[in-house]
Amino acid sequence: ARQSRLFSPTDEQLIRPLSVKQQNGEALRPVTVALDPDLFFQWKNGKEEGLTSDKKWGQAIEPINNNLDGTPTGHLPNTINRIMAPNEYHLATKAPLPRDLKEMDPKQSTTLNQKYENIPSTPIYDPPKELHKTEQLSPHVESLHLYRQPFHLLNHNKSDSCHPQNHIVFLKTHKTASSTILNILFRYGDSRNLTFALPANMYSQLYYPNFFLPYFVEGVNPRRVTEFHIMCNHMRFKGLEVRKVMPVDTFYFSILRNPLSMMESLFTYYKSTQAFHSFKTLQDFLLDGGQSYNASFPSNHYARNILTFDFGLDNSAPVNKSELVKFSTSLIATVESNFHLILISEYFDESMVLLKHALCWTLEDVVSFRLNSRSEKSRSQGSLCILFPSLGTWAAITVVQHQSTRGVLGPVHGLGMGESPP
Ligand SMILES: Nc1ncnc2c1ncn2[C@@H]1O[C@H](COP(=O)(O)OS(=O)(=O)O)[C@@H](OP(=O)(O)O)[C@H]1O
Repeated sequence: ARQSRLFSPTDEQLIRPLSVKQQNGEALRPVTVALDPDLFFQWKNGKEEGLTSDKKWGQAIEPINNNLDGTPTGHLPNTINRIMAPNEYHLATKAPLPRDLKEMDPKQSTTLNQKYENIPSTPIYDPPKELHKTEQLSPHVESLHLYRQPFHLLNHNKSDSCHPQNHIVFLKTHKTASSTILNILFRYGDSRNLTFALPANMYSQLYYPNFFLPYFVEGVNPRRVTEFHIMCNHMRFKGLEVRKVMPVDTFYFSILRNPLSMMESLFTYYKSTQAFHSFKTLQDFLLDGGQSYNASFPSNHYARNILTFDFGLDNSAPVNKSELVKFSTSLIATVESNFHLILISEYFDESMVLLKHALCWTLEDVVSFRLNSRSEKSRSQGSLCILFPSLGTWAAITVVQHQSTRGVLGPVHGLGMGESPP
């Protein structure tokens, strides 16, 4: 499926919300992004509008129309109000408790929670009038205003200058060039003495594959408010919980990769997992069609729809096409309402340009070396494309997730860079 490009926005237009005039279609014309013969998204005025066959957006997994966890989404002073009710501890039974929390007297933290309940809350963020117009483009955007600030308000002020964004969550997905980005973030934060929300007990990951919880972060403590700047280690994303730790003006971004090359990378790296170990090649694994797959084995989630899993959604494949359409619609809505920017690793350089603009950083800040690369001999010699149909059956959600994001990066062509993402 080819993408039809009817407009070429500038990079300014890519990273700022459209003006009311543009939203009315006066400056930009709609673009149709053809994804899959069966899935067409309307790309209008810089925003995806949903499936043309079914204009309704699916419900996001989280109750995003409410005030989420029932607590105010104010800036740091309120964070203390929202961190770790003692009854949340049992939720992550699989992860060993960080030391501090094991030692915490539950009675004491209950008292603390009662105490914090009396702290006056900051009003929920009130979107400026102009943005209400944007909400008409896709209904779920409305809920977005409840808990994260629109992109342009993060670092652009009225005089059109910008200041560097220092509150950042990077959802580190697997085998997507995420270590290269991690390195960029570490270097940026380190040189500016920023505080990282690192995994407790010197773990390398935020207790992945458990769903993220605030106490997975070193230094999170209901008795003390820490201003975290950057969270970027592997986690299974749960927006509701991440937002308890990070300031309200945090910029959320992540990265995806072509599902086939990502699958080959996963297959090589996680060869010892039960799902992969009896197969000699990725082709053998995909042709098996999941007959020998058992989701209950530890680490087998790496073998199926890992991107969907990392974003905190259900990675088991929907059984039929209409379920897939419903699920993918809801998946895209969830990703879009939690993240300001999704990058694509095949377009790494272009992605870095977008990131640089979005964060108001310098070019030097986003310069990197390629990290975590496989040896040439572990790469398939021929084209992987012949495996696409079997991958589409096995990991349909990831394929849809990646295809839909091609639409997001589609306007990069307006910057005069590169060809259509593979
Ligand atoms: N700059 C850039 N552009 C494109 N691709 C890149 C880049 N940097 C790293 N890579 C490739 O990303 C793969 C490693 O991904 P991760 O670092 O996310 O892996 S991990 O999950 O943290 O282990 C790994 O892919 P494979 O080599 O196919 O395994 C890297 O080669």
